[in-house]
Amino acid sequence: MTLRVSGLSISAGVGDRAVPLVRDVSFTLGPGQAFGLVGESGSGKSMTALALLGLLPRGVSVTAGSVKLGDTELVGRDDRTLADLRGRRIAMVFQDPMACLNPALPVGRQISEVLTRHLGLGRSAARRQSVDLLGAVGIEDPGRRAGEYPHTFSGGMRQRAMIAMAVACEPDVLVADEPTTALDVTIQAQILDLLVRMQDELGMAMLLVTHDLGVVAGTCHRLAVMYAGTLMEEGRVGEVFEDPLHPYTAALLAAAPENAMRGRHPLALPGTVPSPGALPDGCAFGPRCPHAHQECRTPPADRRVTDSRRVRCARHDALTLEGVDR
Ligand SMILES: Nc1ncnc2c1ncn2[C@@H]1O[C@H](COP(=O)(O)OP(=O)(O)OP(=O)(O)O)[C@@H](O)[C@H]1O
Repeated sequence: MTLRVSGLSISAGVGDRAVPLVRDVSFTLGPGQAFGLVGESGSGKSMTALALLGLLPRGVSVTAGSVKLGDTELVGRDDRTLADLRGRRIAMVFQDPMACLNPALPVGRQISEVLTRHLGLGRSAARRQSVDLLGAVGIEDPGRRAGEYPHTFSGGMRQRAMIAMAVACEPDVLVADEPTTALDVTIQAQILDLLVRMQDELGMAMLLVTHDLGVVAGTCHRLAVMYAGTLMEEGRVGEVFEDPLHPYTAALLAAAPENAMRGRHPLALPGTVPSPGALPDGCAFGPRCPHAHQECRTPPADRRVTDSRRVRCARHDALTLEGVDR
């Protein structure tokens, strides 16, 4: 099942006071594909991810565009329809597992409830399947652990339990928002391996939201780079890493910790990410861009460069930017 996001815009507040958080975001996510959404904190990644599930915070809403899962439009659907689709056709893994796990219920019960609600399984079948799922995500002694409460699980195990709950109904799309940011490095790698294995085994599409390009390099087929609420560049992971087309992508690659370790100097970017209510005229990256020119004072169009690549930079043809080996 393909997920198509077209021209998605999201604002906080309404009317004259509305502040745009996400502007004209489009991408397509095919079955079995892992897509990384990368950018600095505050760039609008989480808002984009939450909008896909109809989970935007109060006061924040989709103002334009469409999110289609197969033939089903998700934007503008009522809460009940969205609640039915969530978990069954599109599911989410958060940075903090306690955002989904109920501290007052045994972990296995919580997974059983998802199976009963969406798949109509009876109690004992749901219980058996929840134990199988906990085993499949690498929880040892799953029969016993299913009866235990979330606080008895370590951080990594909670993340595994949340993944078990998210994939319980074999959704078409899994959205993972910074799923490993709060974990130790070794556990991070294990959880990423698990996500990739689950995605592959179940043939799900996965949207992986992260500020960490290293995470994308090891897990994703394609990526989009987000800055100040818009997508600046999109393409296959290998081609974007080796030959970035947008100066912001090149700056992120140069600043990645792996490069610092290899002795490369992170590109010093003057200034900070503009806040959504105070975007500069023209290209949002213009004030920080070492290559900015006269033409960058008008907003750049989203240009398709090849079948697999897009970029939002008026000067991309004139620039030769340095990439990194993946
Ligand atoms: N409930 C809210 N109401 C209004 N604005 C919000 C709300 N939540 C977040 N924002 C703003 O929306 C913008 C985008 O935030 P978002 O969380 O999507 O960014 P992000 O790229 O996911 O960053 P992070 O990794 O820090 O979560 C930020 O400027 C943020 O301050």
